[in-house]
This record gives sequence, C-alpha cells and structure tokens, in this order.
Amino acid sequence: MTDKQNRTLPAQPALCRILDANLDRSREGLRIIEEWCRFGLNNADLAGECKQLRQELAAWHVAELRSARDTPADPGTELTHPQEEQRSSIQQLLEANFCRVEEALRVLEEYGKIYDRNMGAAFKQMRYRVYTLESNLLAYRRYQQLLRSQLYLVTSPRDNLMGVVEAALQGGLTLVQYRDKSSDDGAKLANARQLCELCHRYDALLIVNDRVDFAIAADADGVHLGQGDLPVAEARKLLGPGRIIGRSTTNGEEMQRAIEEGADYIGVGPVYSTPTKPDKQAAGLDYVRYAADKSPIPWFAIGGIDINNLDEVLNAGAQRVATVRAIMEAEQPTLVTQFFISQLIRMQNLKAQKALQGKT
Ligand SMILES: Cc1ncc(COP(=O)(O)OP(=O)(O)O)c(N)n1
Ligand SMILES: Cc1ncsc1CCOP(=O)(O)O
Ligand SMILES: [Mg+2]
Repeated sequence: MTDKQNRTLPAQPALCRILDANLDRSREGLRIIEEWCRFGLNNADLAGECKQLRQELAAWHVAELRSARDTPADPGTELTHPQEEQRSSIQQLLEANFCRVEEALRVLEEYGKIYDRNMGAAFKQMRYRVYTLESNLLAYRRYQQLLRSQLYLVTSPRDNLMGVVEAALQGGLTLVQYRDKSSDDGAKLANARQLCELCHRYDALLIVNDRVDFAIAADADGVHLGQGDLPVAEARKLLGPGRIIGRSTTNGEEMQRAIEEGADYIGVGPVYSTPTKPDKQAAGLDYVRYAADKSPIPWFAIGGIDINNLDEVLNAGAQRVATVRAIMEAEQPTLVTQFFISQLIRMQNLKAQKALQGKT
C-alpha cells in the first residue's frame, strides 16, 4: 500500500480523524490480546498473528491520518463506559478487547471505502482474520485449562448449587460439570447459564453433562457424553472444533474408541461402586492402572472417590480425579477442594522427583 495511491480527492479532516482513531483502537486492542497470547499462553503462533495484524494496520496509518488527530477537541476522550473500568477475569478482558478490535475494523472498513478504494476489502479481510484468531485463542485457552485441571467437580442438584460451586471455586477448582438428572429443561438451561457465568468469573471451565443443545445454548466450554449419548463425531459437528468433548469409559475397549472418535478427555470409572450411579458396576483400580499406562489423552478417575481413598487412587496412577459427593455434600467445600488439590499436586511433584532421580 502506498499513501494516496488509490485516491482522487483530498480527504476530509473528519474522515481522517475517524480512520486515525480506529487504527489506534484496533492496534491497541490487538496489543492487549497479543500480550496474553505471549505471556499468558506462551503461544508463539497466536502472538505472531496478532503482531502481523498490528503491522498491517500500522502500514495503513499514514502521516496524513496521524496528523489529523486533535485529542484536546475530541469529545470522546472523556466518555468511558462503567464496564471499561471493571474487568473481572482474563476471559472478560479478552472478550472486551476482541469486541473493540472487531468494531474498529468494521468502522475502518466502512469509512475506509471513501478514503482509499482498497481499504474496505483490506479491513474486511482483517476482520475475518480476527474472528478466526478469537476462536483459535478460545479453543487453545480451553484446552490449556483442561490440561491444568487436576480436580473435576461434577455437580448434583442442591438448593444452594451456586453457593457450593462457588465455595469450591474459591478453593482453587478450575473444572466443573453441570450434571442434573431431575430438573426440567427450563431450569437446567437457567442453571447451566448461571454456572457458566460463575465459572468464567473464576477462570474455570463449565462442561454440561449429556446435552449438546444446552452446552451450545449456555455457551458452555463443552459437553460430557456417556456411552449411551451422542457419538463424539456428531457432537463435534454441532459444537465445532473449539469446545471440549469428554466421554465416559469403563474399560480399555471404550477408552480406545473414545480416543479414536476424537474425545478431548475421558472419565475412567466408576473406580468404586457409588450411590451417585447405583446401576453402574465398579471398574476398579485395575482400570485406573490400565488408564495410567495406556491413555494418551487427559483422563479423570471417577466414582466413589473421597478424601479417605484418594491416596489409593493416586497410587494406582491417577493424576486427575472427578468427584460428586465428596464436594457437593461437604460441610466445607472450599477446604475439601483445597485438600484434593494439595494431594494431587503432592503426587505430581513426587512423580516429577522420581522421574528426575531416574535420569541421574
Ligand atoms: C468425568 C465424568 N466421567 C463419567 C461420567 C459419567 O457419564 P455417563 O456415563 O453419561 O453417566 P451420567 O453422568 O450421565 O449419569 C461423568 N458424568 N463425568
Ligand atoms: C457420574 C459418574 N460416573 C461414573 S461414577 C459417577 C458418579 C460419581 O459420584 P461420586 O463421586 O459421588 O461417587
Ligand atoms: Mg450421560
């Protein structure tokens, strides 16, 4: 792009100011997103795409536009929305900045058409690249959050459902599944939405049990499917590549199939028989040992696990566990969550130490 190459008339000062302000806005927003890609996610590809977009924007930010700036006379500098002053989580900060960049690119696309005949098409193409960046970043973030989650709370219906989940989130929980076999669909959707908002406030993921439609409607992070639910491939078609899909498994054959189908994680169990799932026979610690040996994807031991038998499950090779009653029925869900997480980290450190000793 060369300055004024595709222009015939001198541009109006107001047009130049609009383009200048929106070039600034989009570049700033991208810079904020880039910092998270680089320092928060350590993802060079995503950070690189932000930088590339910023550089393309800078090439359009020619002297004529920059010199049209008149900050003291701009009535917009005083205007802030209360939401701009508050950011409750990284997710919200990223969403707000993507929104800002996309809006600015749309303004550049429309006003740019008057300024330079190539500008409209160029900014439209950039806007679509930002949409792609947003969904790639969200998918990557979700998967990273899944990987770092060692404890998975599966909910059961409670009068104080939000209170119990929030208490567990305060104890460091980062992964929650909304499981509810008794409420009607309206209540389920309302709960899923509320839980989603709550979890995201704590930078935790919310997965919906059984129902792909609720996962989409509540804008949850994924779905957990049992052997009798939708096949993973069908769920993937509905959910797209950016959401997480989990599958229950009870034996090696189911595990293999879940992996081939493209599940992001699996449930391994029930380890012990449990009143939460009374019709399901225990798969036992042998299956935990099998998963520890064979599963290439993240897996959560589930079923009858509590603070008393946790050690046994960890010694059988589990690095991640899921639980319903141990937290949902706890008198102090925050403390129980902290205990689970501390034991999971202790075991992880022990394994890392052993691996290091094995090398020396
Ligand atoms: C993490 C995790 N693992 C297994 C299950 C059980 O799912 P499913 O077999 O579909 O049984 P229901 O939970 O639907 O009764 C799970 N929910 N989560
Ligand atoms: C949903 C599910 N899937 C396998 S076991 C189980 C229930 C686990 O519940 P609890 O932790 O209360 O034993
Ligand atoms: Mg199910």
